[in-house]
Order: sequence, then structure tokens, then C-alpha cells
Amino acid sequence: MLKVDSLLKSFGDHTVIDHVSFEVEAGDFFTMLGPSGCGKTTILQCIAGLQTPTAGSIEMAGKVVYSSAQKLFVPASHRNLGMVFQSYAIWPHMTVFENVAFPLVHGARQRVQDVDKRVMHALEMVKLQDYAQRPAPFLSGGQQQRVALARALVHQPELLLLDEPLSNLDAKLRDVMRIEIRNLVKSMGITTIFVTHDQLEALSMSDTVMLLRGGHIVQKGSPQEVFLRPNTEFTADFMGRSNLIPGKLSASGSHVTTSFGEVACNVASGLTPGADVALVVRPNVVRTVAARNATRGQNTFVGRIESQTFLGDLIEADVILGGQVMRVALDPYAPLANGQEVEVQLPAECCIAVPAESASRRG
Ligand SMILES: Nc1ncnc2c1ncn2[C@@H]1O[C@H](COP(=O)(O)OP(=O)(O)OP(=O)(O)O)[C@@H](O)[C@H]1O
Repeated sequence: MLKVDSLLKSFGDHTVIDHVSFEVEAGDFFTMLGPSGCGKTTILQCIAGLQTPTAGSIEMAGKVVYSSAQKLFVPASHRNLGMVFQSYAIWPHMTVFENVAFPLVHGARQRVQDVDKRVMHALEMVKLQDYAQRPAPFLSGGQQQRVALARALVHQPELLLLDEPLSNLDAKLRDVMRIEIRNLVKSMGITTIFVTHDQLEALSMSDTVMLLRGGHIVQKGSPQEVFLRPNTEFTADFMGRSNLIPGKLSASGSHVTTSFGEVACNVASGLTPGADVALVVRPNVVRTVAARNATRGQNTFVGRIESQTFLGDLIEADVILGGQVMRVALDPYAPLANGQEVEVQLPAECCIAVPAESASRRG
């Protein structure tokens, strides 16, 4: 449905998108995720035709809409897109109906009955059919958000572009809108490109997540792949809380030698024995119990609880293992004491070795 090939965007000497290539399948909910300034919005605006790339090509539904080689640039109004931005861009002097009708009245010049039908259908989709005649400013943030969505969908675009559409909503409403937006676009089968810096939004809404950093793609895959099988320290760190334990990949290539012992684990592709690695271990997969004198199995180590923070659902604790801090999650109903000796078990299937990265590159 969408093919972006070797997209380059520079502002003067500053390259912000560095030969990025990716494809989006028809009907996919595709998310561009990354920290502020990584280039998500720039890529989205190049797709929209709101920015002219420096080089590369963009193809939409089999049609080239931008090509530096062919010196071709199709303007935004001819790309059949729907767009929703963080700011909603609702017209304050218009009613809900007039806002949603705007792209039809000022774009395709439909017959009036057709406009009425389409607008009411779009408002029904976002559950605002009873608000059609209300002035747009007299709506809550979530309702304004829905108006923006209805307006983006009213002309049945081939591609829906969403740039941080949830960031102005409070946390509870964001949770609701996450599900509503995903259900709506999936039920319509519309291909959607979503931009966010929020990993939870990306994980919960997407079919595919593309993680960006400094104008490059770091990793692309299903939410499960990106979360459970990070290929870099950056991905592991960005996608949630992770211990990143320094070590070396063993000669067998199946263990990491750390300051507290040998840890059996999964290994990211491309790593060779002896490589400097980071062992990625999420706090919630670590099993921590009071130390016993029994024989210890694979991946079980003895440490001491240094500190704990009560977070309600869980206690987050720092355990010192071989001079290394390991963050673990403890059961709040079975408290352990600071200073207590504990056994820490790291399930091999939940640990993954990724290439080591210098601290300065993390971000
Ligand atoms: N018109 C411009 N002139 C110069 N630099 C720009 C311009 N627009 C964007 N940039 C730079 O391009 C880089 C990428 O910006 P972009 O807005 O795409 O990032 P982003 O990942 O969407 O960030 P955010 O989440 O903060 O919106 C940033 O370093 C930004 O400063």
C-alpha cells in the first residue's frame, strides 16, 4: 500500500532522515515510534506531501507520489489522505457538522445530499451524531478529537495519517481513545500511519511498530517482536524498563559471562562469540525469593536487596549481584527486607543478549 524508498530529508547541512526505506501493508496499523527529534513527523509530512523530501521516492497504492529521480511531486490535496494532528485543528467558528463537512464542501464538491449522508455517517462512526449542530468549541477534548477523526475519514481516504493525536488528552481518555481509534480504523480496513513517542500507545494499537532514532530505523516488527526480542540496547530501554547488564558472549554463543556468573539466554542475530554485549532482563521476569541452602539451578544467583520502592501493584527493588545492580519486581504481599540475602532466578527464555553500546549513544 505504501512504499518509502531511501527517503532523505535535510535542512541545510542537517540530515534529519537518512535514507529510510520501509513498506506498509494494506490495512496495517503502522506506528512510527521514537524519542523527540528522531524524525517521525518529518517522515509523516513527506508522506502527506506537506514537506518536500531531499531525495528518494514514495509510492502510494501503486502510484508514485514523490520521486527525486523522476522530479515528481504530487501535492497533498491529490494524495487521498486523511490527517489528524495533535492540535486537532478544529475550526472554532463552525459547528461539528460544518467541521466534518469541510473537506467535502471545499475539496471534492459533492452534491449536498451526499455531503449530509457522508457527514452523518462519519459522525455515527465516532458516536457524535447527536452533536452535529453544536458549535465545535463547546465540546470536551475527547469529543474534539473525535470530530477531527470524523473529518479525516469523511472522504474515505486510502491512507490515514495520525500525528500524536492523543497527547492532548488526559490519561483516562487516552486509554479509551486508543481502543476506539484502533477498533474504528480496523473495522474500516483503512491503512493507518500513527506517530507517537509513547511506547504503550505503540504496543497497544499497532500491527507493526517501527522504532526510529536520529533519522534511522532501529527495529521494525510486531509489538511482541519489538518488545520481547529487542535487537539493541536502545530498543530494550525505549520499549520499557530493562536491566542492561554488561558482559561478553561465551565461546558457545549461548551464554553471557557477567560479573555475577554465566547466564544462559537468547542472543540477538549477528553476534559472535567473545562480543561485548548487554544482557537485557526486564524486572518483571526475574524470580526473587529468600536465599535457601539448596543446590542452585541454571541462571540462579545470590544477591542482597539494597533498596525497595512500593508502587502498589508491585515493589520495585534493587538487588546487588556481583557488584551489579539488578532491578527486580517483588510481590507486595510477600515482602522481603532490605539487606536480606535473596536468590535471583533469570529465566533463560526471557533474557536476551544484544550488542553493547556506549552509554553516550543511549537515549
Ligand atoms: N523546518 C525545519 N528546519 C530545521 N530543522 C527541522 C525542521 N523541521 C524539523 N527539523 C528537525 O528535524 C528533526 C526531526 O524533527 P521531527 O519533528 O520530525 O521529529 P519528531 O520525531 O517528530 O519529534 P517530536 O516527537 O518532538 O515531534 C529535529 O532535529 C528537528 O529539529
